[in-house]
Amino acid sequence: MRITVLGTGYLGATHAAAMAELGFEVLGVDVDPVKVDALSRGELPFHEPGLPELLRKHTGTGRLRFTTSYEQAGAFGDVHFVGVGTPQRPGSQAADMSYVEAAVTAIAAAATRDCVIAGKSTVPVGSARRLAALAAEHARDGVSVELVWNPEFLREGFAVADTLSPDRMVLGIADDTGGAAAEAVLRQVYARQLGSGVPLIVTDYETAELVKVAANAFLATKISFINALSEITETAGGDIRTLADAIGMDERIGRKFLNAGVGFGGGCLPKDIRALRARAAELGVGESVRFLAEVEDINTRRREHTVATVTEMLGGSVVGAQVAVLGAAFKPDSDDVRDSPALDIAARLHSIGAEVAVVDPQANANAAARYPRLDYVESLEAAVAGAEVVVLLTEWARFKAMTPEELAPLVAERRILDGRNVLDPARWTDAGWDYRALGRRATPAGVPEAVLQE
Ligand SMILES: NC(=O)C1=CN([C@@H]2O[C@H](COP(=O)(O)OP(=O)(O)OC[C@H]3O[C@@H](n4cnc5c(N)ncnc54)[C@H](O)[C@@H]3O)[C@@H](O)[C@H]2O)C=CC1
Ligand SMILES: O=C(O)[C@H]1O[C@H](OP(=O)(O)OP(=O)(O)OC[C@H]2O[C@@H](n3ccc(=O)[nH]c3=O)[C@H](O)[C@@H]2O)[C@H](O)[C@@H](O)[C@@H]1O
Repeated sequence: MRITVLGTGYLGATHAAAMAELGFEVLGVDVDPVKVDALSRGELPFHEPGLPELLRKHTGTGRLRFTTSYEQAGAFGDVHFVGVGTPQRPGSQAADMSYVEAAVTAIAAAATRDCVIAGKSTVPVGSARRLAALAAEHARDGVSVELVWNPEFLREGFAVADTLSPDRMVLGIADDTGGAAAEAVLRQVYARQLGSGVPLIVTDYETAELVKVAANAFLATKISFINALSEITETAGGDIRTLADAIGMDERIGRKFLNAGVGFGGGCLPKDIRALRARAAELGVGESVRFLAEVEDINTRRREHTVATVTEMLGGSVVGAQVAVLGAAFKPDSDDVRDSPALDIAARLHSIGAEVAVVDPQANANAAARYPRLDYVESLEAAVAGAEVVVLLTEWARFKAMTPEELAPLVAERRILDGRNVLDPARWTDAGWDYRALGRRATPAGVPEAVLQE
């Protein structure tokens, strides 16, 4: 069985390498020749732990190749995975389906052998049924092209492990005999995962599409829930981390995705909740997910509140102040700055007059491409040199490990805002810092928390 992966970004490049690891011959297809050239040389054009090794291994053996040619892909593949982007449509909340439509049309028209198209991109409910008709319309005479929907749940930073050992797999199939045949093909592709006990949920197209966006909407809601509570603990007193630990011990709630801080970002959660709202409105059931507007409002308020807290720490104005921003990626172990809270906060601070030095272990280049006017530096030490306030926004291991003693001789003022609740408040406060965190009441410098609680 030979596999193609259409679109070789974060999702597609990972999927292609993982399929090669499973033993298949794989052809990755992208419209971006620069990306294709890099991948063909075994060079990953983005940061993802563990993926460079897998890419080099399989481009080395020749089992994994890349091309821009749909003609080649159509002659090659028995299964074509679609992993092209579905970004937010400019000027709208809805997903831009033009890349998926182009990929499905092109591969259906190019296929010279019977094949299955397996959609992995995140799409609005109703897309698969439409795309199946589009594929049938463009398929050559005598060539059978079946479409299944097989959403992807990987997280950046854990992409390889999530692809090879997912919590579950979901397969949406057509409600005819073609659907059952395509299911059998996908069961072959995923034989190793299924053999090791990964559950496979086989369902209709609509459920499969909705499982994906529902999962992301739920995760976003969970984050905004704890962040809403953090607005209360900041005012009333209390510690959001302890609160999260305590409610998280209830198995029905669970501790994961209850880390309060500057909120969620990335190429998926924000756009997916907007696209779900847009699709629900199109279907005339916009009310059903109206709460997602609030989920997003809470998320935006965290960014505004972070800027306000920095301003307050600086005595009411950031104009001309040296601010060290630690982190630009939307989360650690990624170089992705799409809708990154860290970068957005850095840009907001700069726009109101702060002198912002940003450091990120992997995302400086992507961040500079987006906001060239910020000052990007290569080390934590360079970022905090002369800083009047240090703002930790992405919880990279290096930033979590830093100590007040290490930073004190470098900064101009001992002020720190822990935007991810990853530092030990007592340690920084005891060392004489003005330590603030999102979701914990401010503790005046030098006064241990324990004293305040008495
Ligand atoms: N990034 C992630 O962690 C995950 C992403 N997804 C979904 O997967 C999809 C892709 O996301 P990313 O990989 O992050 O996007 P990306 O922007 O990194 O990659 C998309 C790739 O598709 C290529 N492309 C565009 N049109 C094409 C065409 N007609 N034929 C071939 N290639 C084409 C682009 O050049 C680009 O390399 C989105 O729907 C996203 O919501 C789902 C789960 C995880
Ligand atoms: O559809 C997608 O693309 C993917 O989106 C998310 O994965 P990802 O965007 O890689 O990152 P997450 O780990 O989910 O984090 C998203 C954002 O939420 C933030 N977050 C996460 C957890 C938490 O407790 N608090 C919190 O603020 C992170 O800092 C980050 O900005 C989902 O977790 C994946 O299952 C999904 O496949």
